[in-house]
Amino acid sequence: MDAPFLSVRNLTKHFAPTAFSRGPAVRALQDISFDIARGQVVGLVGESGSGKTTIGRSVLRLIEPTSGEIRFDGVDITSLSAGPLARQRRKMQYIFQDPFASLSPRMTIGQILTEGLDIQGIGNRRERRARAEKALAAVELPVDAYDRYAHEFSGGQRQRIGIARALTLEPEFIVADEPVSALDVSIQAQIINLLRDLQVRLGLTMLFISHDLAVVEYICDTVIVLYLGRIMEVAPAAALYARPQHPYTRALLSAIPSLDPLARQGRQVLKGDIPSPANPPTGCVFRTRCPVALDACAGVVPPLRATSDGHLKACIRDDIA
Ligand SMILES: Nc1ncnc2c1ncn2[C@@H]1O[C@H](COP(=O)(O)OP(=O)(O)OP(=O)(O)O)[C@@H](O)[C@H]1O
Repeated sequence: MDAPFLSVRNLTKHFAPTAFSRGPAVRALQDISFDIARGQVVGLVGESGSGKTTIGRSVLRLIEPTSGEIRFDGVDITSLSAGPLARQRRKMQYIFQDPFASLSPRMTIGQILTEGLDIQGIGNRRERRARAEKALAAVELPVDAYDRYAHEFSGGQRQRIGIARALTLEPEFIVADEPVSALDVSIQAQIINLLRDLQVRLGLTMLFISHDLAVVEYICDTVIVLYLGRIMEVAPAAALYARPQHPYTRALLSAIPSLDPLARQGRQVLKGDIPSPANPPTGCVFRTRCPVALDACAGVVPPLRATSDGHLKACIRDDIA
């Protein structure tokens, strides 16, 4: 069997306290392992603070992991020095959440789109422009956008520019970090459809980060559910939605708004807030909010194990499947 295109092993990230944040280190990620096959879209879901962005940034080494290994296309990128890492990064791009904050107001769209090519020393001026114009066409923006500024565009159009910027380097792998959550609901479907089309047409491999399970269901092949820096469940998207195995996944799914009164009646509301990642619960990190926790859940960190129907779940209970 082929090695996975992206392989994350035992990724851990602790943010040390600073002069502004005294106290213990923030344990943003603990022992995260997963694979993505070439051409697959893997979704990362979980509440705010669960560690989604920290995984996305660590995978591209935009932040340094505390420990663990990330292999991309057979190369251990955690141990690369600056030069080889920059070359590897051509193949790996990041689409940011906020199309307002992530585009410089002082640069033309052309400058924004060709900046990465300039830095990487790819092509001459004419070739760089041609690549940028191709990327504009791919995101269905007019070619005259090249000489305009970000403030002349709507939120949805700016996110198209953000996607075009990621495409100019002709990447093979993209981290899309909440790419639609800053947009009006009416625009979200257009951008998701565009990402899906591009993913299929260009054969992209993608890590798709979202707190919105409905969005993830549409675009992802496999979904990873994260809570307080740990993986709770991994399953093919359709199976996760049809038969969630972990109590946290069930709670997340039952929180999706529904017009069906019966579905609303059966809704399972999570108690309390997420504990601080500086002081996570012992054993299973979800146990303090879990509706089916046992005393034993305080004693062990449940390993991620395969269930009879092909999910991976980190829960010691078998009787709730
Ligand atoms: N630079 C940093 N310094 C200290 N703590 C950080 C830093 N970046 C993230 N954290 C903490 O790490 C934890 C995980 O954050 P992260 O942004 O990865 O979560 P998330 O699931 O992406 O949340 P959101 O949906 O709100 O973006 C949070 O408790 C956050 O406060």
